[in-house]
Amino acid sequence: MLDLVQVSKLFNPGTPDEKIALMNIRLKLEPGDFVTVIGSNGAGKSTLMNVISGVMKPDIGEVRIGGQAIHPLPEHARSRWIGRVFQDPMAGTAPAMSIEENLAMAYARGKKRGLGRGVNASRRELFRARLQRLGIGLEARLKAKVGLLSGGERQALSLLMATFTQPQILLLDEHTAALDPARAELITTLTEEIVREMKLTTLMVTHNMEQAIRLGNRLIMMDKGRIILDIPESRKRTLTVAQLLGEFERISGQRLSDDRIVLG
Ligand SMILES: Nc1ncnc2c1ncn2[C@@H]1O[C@H](COP(=O)(O)OP(=O)(O)OP(=O)(O)O)[C@@H](O)[C@H]1O
Repeated sequence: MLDLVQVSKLFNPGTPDEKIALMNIRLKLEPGDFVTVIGSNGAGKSTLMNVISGVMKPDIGEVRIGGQAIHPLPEHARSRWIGRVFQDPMAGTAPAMSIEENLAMAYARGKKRGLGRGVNASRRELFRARLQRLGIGLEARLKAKVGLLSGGERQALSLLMATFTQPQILLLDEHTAALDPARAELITTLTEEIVREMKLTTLMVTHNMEQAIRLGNRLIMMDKGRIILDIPESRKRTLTVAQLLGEFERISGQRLSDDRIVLG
């Protein structure tokens, strides 16, 4: 489904400031894979998400979705295949617009211009039904400005918008990190439900080690632009946080330095 073939990305190449963000990344996700991504600070996790979504292009290598090379395409052209939720609840939604207007944008994504951008009665019913499944009462607030919602409510709406048209790939970029524990748990539960129901192929960056082990069917660990460990579901089921951190030390020769780490 998603295929990264020898993807590399350097910042400031040839200068004293040269940073290896991604080095020779090979990563293949099968349809329905839910992969959690952890790593030290500056390991390349955000850059990985950025080269997949098209925020930046790899220096070398290919990004393919369903066999089609998408790395030459700009971000907006990839958005029909890729949904993304960011850490910042402000990032995924338009605050000055209402909930239903935001959903109309998500609905129109990937459709031809002029098709489907408005809100009519049948679409409003669809939006209401989808919001109801979040279970936090947003279906009663269709006309509320999104800027007035709490961080957790906005993140739930961002998740719904990112998945509204069943993307081929869902990218979750520390999307619970800015929330308090109760709201983070709510968004995590909604994520699990949506990913399972829609069978979405998902990559999720997290600093929460317990969550990285518990969620999904595969875990990858990054360090200095490389994937240093790729743990399948069978091993993940019995893995502990202490073992995971031990593995990092064994392979990289140092302790995991992640200033936002949550052990669980
Ligand atoms: N726009 C940029 N310009 C220069 N260097 C960058 C840029 N973006 C990232 N880097 C560098 O590339 C490397 C990878 O950064 P990236 O943000 O992908 O790591 P990360 O794993 O997401 O880190 P963190 O967990 O700290 O957010 C780092 O050395 C970083 O300093």
